[in-house]
Amino acid sequence: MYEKIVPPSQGSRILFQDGKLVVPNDPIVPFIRGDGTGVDIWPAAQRVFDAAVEKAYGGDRNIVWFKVYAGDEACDLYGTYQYLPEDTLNAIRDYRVAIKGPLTTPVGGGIRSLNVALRQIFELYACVRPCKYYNGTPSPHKSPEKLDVIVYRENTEDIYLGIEWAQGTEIADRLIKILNEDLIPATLEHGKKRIPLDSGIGIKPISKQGSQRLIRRAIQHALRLPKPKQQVTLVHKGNIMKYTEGAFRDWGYELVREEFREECIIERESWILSNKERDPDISLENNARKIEPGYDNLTPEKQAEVREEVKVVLDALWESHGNGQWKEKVMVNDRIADSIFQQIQTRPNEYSILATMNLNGDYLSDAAAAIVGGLGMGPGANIGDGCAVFEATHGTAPKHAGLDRINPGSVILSGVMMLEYMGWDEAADLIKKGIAAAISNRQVTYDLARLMDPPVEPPLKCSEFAEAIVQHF
Ligand SMILES: NC(=O)C1=CN([C@@H]2O[C@H](COP(=O)(O)OP(=O)(O)OC[C@H]3O[C@@H](n4cnc5c(N)ncnc54)[C@H](OP(=O)(O)O)[C@@H]3O)[C@@H](O)[C@H]2O)C=CC1
Ligand SMILES: O=C(O)CCC(=O)C(=O)O
Ligand SMILES: [Mg+2]
Repeated sequence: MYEKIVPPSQGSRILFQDGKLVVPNDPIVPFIRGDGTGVDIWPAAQRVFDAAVEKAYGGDRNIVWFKVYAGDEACDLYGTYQYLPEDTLNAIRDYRVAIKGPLTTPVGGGIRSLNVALRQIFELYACVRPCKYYNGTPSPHKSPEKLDVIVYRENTEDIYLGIEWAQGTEIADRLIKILNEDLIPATLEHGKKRIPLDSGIGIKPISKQGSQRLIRRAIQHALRLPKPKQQVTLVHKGNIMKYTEGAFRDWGYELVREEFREECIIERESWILSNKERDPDISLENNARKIEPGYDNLTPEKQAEVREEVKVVLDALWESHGNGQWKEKVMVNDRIADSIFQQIQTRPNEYSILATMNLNGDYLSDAAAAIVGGLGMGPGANIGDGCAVFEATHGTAPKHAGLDRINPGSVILSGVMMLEYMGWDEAADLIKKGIAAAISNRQVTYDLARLMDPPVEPPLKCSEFAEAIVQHF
């Protein structure tokens, strides 16, 4: 079954039955050490996980680690270009819950991302990246504690599908010719636009099914949050990319109307309802005027459309959501992608779950992590139906590799997410407590040390930070 690795002789498999994870007391969990700083981070993180589980359950539970290979380490064991061996894929398939360090992806050529490949192979369609502040963490931001968001990033499509052709290749040239001479002129709205002949070409597919399964999970998560955080913001650049990013937004709202009607309210609907709550006799026209900026300058047809929208919302929702009932529902709104980068800094406490497409979520999760302390504090999970791979938001940080100095916090917090996913909350809570205490005590690695006032000198090593966390359990 496995070519070069041997599963542990002890331990049991995590199962997935009736849509639920069944976790034994001794689950076998495959791990990938990772390239670059993976050599530093992984042993530090494993030390923390094992100590937390031991302390929380006094030996009644333990994780049985199963080392599997990807990236440079895999090539060393399996041979040249064997970056993601079948053994590794089989182990993740067999054991369902895995954790990994970062893996290198070359820029401009060479192999496609192994990280992305894992997400696509196992349909880990939701990349979940919480950005939450730990007391005492230094931050370039004035009020980092106000940010408490979870980026829910679509993880399998968008430009990450990797359908690209390099400039000057035969297929790129053929495609450009077909587009310029046939498809673009045949589409009236494109007018005289033409693709420059010396272009590389990339394809950005955004599917309805891919968008909705991600947004569905985001809404389900919001329903589990306390009331003030019950909000999902659909992030998109739909003003420019109407049929991909704009469609993501529209499919999100469609999903709300079709599957979560009782539980959710769309922001624009809440305006219509509250207009009537403030003025029970408000006409459709005046309600429409209040929700649509520039209503009076619209064509009569457009004005009629807005009035119709108001009528449809009031007819459908007044009874179930009116008179303030909508305030108890999950609020679903949308924001244009560039503005959300500003909003999480200027109005951080107004946001909760940010549902994004793949590229926007990639950018946004690094930016949000920066507010709460940087990439050393950015955990993540790639979640599908019955399978999950946990990994930090950051990459291999090669210049720090092997120096025992990088912050293992993100992988440790990814492990916290893994323990919570397994239902081992007691161990997860211990780790969170240990991290918070170590940071408040100024026991931190270089990245946080340099931001502290006064700076911590000398900072802790990667392994020492792990030890400090354990001492604070
Ligand atoms: N999921 C994955 O495996 C990912 C892999 N990658 C890959 O990683 C490689 C390197 O990418 P790169 O663009 O340099 O991005 P990285 O995220 O690896 O590192 C960029 C910078 O972020 C800071 N940083 C990263 N990790 C930590 C940490 N644990 N603690 C503290 N600071 C940290 C460091 O800043 P400073 O030096 O200023 O302290 C580092 O130099 C590329 O091949 C890329 O494709 C990238 C992202 C995700
Ligand atoms: O796979 C990679 O190399 C980069 C991926 C990445 O940046 C991310 O998932 O956040
Ligand atoms: Mg990234």
